[in-house]
Amino acid sequence: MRVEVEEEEEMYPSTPGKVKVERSGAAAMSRQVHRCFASTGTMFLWALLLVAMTATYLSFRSLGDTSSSRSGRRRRRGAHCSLALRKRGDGVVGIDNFNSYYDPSLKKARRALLGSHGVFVVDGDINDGRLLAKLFDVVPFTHVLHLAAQAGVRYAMENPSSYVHSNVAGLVSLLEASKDADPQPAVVWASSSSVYGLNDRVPFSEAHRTDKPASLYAATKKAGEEITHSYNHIYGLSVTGLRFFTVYGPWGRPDMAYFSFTRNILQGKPITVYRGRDHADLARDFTYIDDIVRGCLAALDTAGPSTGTGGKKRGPAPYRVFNLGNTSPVTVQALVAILERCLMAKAKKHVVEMPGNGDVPFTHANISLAREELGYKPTTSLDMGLKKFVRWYLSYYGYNRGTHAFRNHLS
Ligand SMILES: O=C(O)[C@H]1O[C@H](OP(=O)(O)OP(=O)(O)OC[C@H]2O[C@@H](n3ccc(=O)[nH]c3=O)[C@H](O)[C@@H]2O)[C@H](O)[C@@H](O)[C@H]1O
Repeated sequence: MRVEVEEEEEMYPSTPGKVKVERSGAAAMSRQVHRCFASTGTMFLWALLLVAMTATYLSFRSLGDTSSSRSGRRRRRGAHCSLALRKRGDGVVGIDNFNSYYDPSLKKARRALLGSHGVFVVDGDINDGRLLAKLFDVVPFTHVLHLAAQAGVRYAMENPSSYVHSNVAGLVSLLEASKDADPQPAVVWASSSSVYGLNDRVPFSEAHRTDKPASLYAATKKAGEEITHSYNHIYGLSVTGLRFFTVYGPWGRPDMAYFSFTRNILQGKPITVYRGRDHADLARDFTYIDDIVRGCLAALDTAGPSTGTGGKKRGPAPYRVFNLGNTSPVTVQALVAILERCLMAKAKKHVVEMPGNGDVPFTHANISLAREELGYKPTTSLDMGLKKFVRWYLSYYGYNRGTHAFRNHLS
């Protein structure tokens, strides 16, 4: 049986014991988990989205059930990881703290969607070791997909301790629970393109140096790579770190540029567009959620087993790091132009020099390693991905005005 749990971390401080899984609660959860499982329950999707908002999912899957669940129907594009896992028969338990880094109602709406697909999401914190231990007692998770984090590059200057709390302390808490578990799960977790920091060799390759982070966010992700390595080395935990490149799409994070620009353009409010000190446009290797979902599933599927039991290493276990990007950087100005086309509205652009707040001028992924070892192959252009995002946005936020025109325009 393989289990994934997703959790969203809470804002500082942690809340140990906040979620009590008493014996009866544990039994209920066990029943629920097995119900999910019996109905080929799984989730995930939000994994990516929750990366941003600090979420983690552990998923479980019965090894004996894979054939029936793997008939592999990809029903609709834009399906999230959770649905992809569910469709193929994986079972998943999520854990999310629904913090207020951004609108919790969006997080709750995601949970409702997951619930309707048989995915149980625990309201708890990955810093709560007792809760994690109880979860591992109840379900022999085979995999942990850890996407919980305090995300956002620039917010780190406002609330630095939240990054240490979630991305360092929370990660250690989860690794402690994982290494103590029997069986030990394989861990796949969200690192970040930001670890490349001031590296100016392009495209960014896993072989490049990552010792010059430009933000505290990046530094905590880099720390995570070192921390997971030590758990791999000492306890035999199988670890895969995924360096995501500016992930976007439906149900995404309102704090990100593509999302907040969309909101402001629709509301007729100005947007601030950063540019480089030499007046060069900033660029990102924007990567669509569905491509990332495929990368995550491939990472789970190819993760070798952990070798330890009960905190004791029995032999070497795999330690892997992959870039998951799109390999086509696009300037922020071009992103705005695409949104203007999709929304049929002009942005009120306020162009300013990039403040010294942790931002980097560009990102560009070399994905050869992921292509070779995960079969990862992104297929979504920014044009196409933003069209899908805008379609979702208009529908989710109930934009009725001009719906017909939008629908024709975006089809
Ligand atoms: O790959 C990652 O690892 C990270 O990706 C994402 O960071 P970024 O690439 O910085 O995305 P995002 O904020 O959308 O800014 C995009 C562009 O718009 C520019 N930008 C931004 C805001 C603004 O008001 N104006 C502006 O020009 C800005 O200068 C930038 O050039 C995740 O947020 C982060 O959590 C992490 O996952």
